[in-house]
Amino acid sequence: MKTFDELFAELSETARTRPAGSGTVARLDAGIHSIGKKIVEEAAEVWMAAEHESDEATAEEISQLLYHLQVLMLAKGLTLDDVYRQL
Ligand SMILES: N=c1c2ncn([C@@H]3O[C@H](COP(=O)(O)OP(=O)(O)OP(=O)(O)O)[C@@H](O)[C@H]3O)c2ncn1[C@@H]1O[C@H](COP(=O)(O)O)[C@@H](O)[C@H]1O
Repeated sequence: MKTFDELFAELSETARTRPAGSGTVARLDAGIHSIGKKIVEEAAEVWMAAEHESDEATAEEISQLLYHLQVLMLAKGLTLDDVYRQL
């Protein structure tokens, strides 16, 4: 288990060190358009899970959406503070 901030720290390090085989590095290399499409897909999966699936399935979809949002933040060079100051 990890928090939102811990995942962002891990992904930031992954983006910096670019380990071989990292899915995150591949998503970053694919670019903003590809990441954005994935976010829309994951958001739809959250919606469908919330209406038709279990709480556990919904939570899993939400975790995947949060991951892809963080990948977009990294691709754009946004920090957690950039987002938190808008909350
Ligand atoms: N938390 C996540 C995470 N959540 C979602 N995903 C990705 O999002 C996909 C989920 O989307 P789908 O259910 O639509 O599955 P899919 O259709 O196979 O998706 P595609 O791979 O085809 O896009 C997963 O298969 C992962 O590729 C994640 N990939 C990585 N992480 C974490 O990120 C960290 C770094 O991961 P790597 O870069 O892979 O080392 C690790 O802590 C991982 O646990």
